[in-house]
Amino acid sequence: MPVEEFVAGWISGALGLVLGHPFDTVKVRLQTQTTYRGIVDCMVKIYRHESLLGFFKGMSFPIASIAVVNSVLFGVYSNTLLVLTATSHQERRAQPPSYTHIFLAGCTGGFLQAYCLAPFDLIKVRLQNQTEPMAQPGSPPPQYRGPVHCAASIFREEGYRGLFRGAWALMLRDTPTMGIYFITYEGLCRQYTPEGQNPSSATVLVAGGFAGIASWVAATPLDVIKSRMQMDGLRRRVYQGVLDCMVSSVRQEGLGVFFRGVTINSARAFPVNAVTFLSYEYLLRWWG
Ligand SMILES: CN(C)C(=N)NCCC[C@H](N)C(=O)O
Repeated sequence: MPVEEFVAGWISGALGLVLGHPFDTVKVRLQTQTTYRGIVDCMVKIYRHESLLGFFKGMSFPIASIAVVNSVLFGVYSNTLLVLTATSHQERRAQPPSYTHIFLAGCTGGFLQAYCLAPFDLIKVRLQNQTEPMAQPGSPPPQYRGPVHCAASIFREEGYRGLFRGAWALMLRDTPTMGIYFITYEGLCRQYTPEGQNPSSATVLVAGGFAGIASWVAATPLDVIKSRMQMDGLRRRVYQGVLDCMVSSVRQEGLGVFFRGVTINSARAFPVNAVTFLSYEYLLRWWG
């Protein structure tokens, strides 16, 4: 099994993650809290109340976990294509796989990465939702002192299954949308690249950026539900499951609830995924 894809997936994912984390914090707050009037209001309040550091809350764990999560996504994607089409990454420019194979490989990568991502994503969302300023003497301490304390508290209070709260919604979010992610990327690269050649850096950046936007627009409804399920159980259980969360969110806030955070998700998705795909492609060409 070729391992370069796993390593390239890890490094490229880490670069994208650091770039996108501040946007991600704003998105999570908008999806789970009703105190903000919009993106700008949320950014101003975070900056005033929590300083620049507030935007980077919950980032250490995703950085540590990206090695597993992104390498699983890209590694499983590429190795599934290898099984389905018997072509390696280098051979795929000359013998492009069908879009059905790309979609299936993307869905497989998305499904497996969601399982690895679930506990890390839960801890990230819980930490991002703590609005207390960091390290201010005299101010009330936040519920979680950091990622390890957060993981230990969830485990103690809610058991092993508590660490997988929201995992179903995450799998439902990531399985089809990772198919969309890779199809959009490949489709745009093929459209703007002469047959048999490697896509230029500009093409990779644009295709990666739009792949991020397309997948996140499709993912946002279940992303909202996932974030709410992950915050549920913090004090008391409100939702019985994914469907119940959907129904009660729509009843209380209307259909628009499914698009909460879509603008910030898209604004974040372009640079994050442009950088992710550019570094992924170049690392593989470099090692190839
Ligand atoms: C849930 N969806 C749509 C995705 N995860 N899409 C792929 C983008 C992955 C990238 N690390 C990012 O965070 O944008």
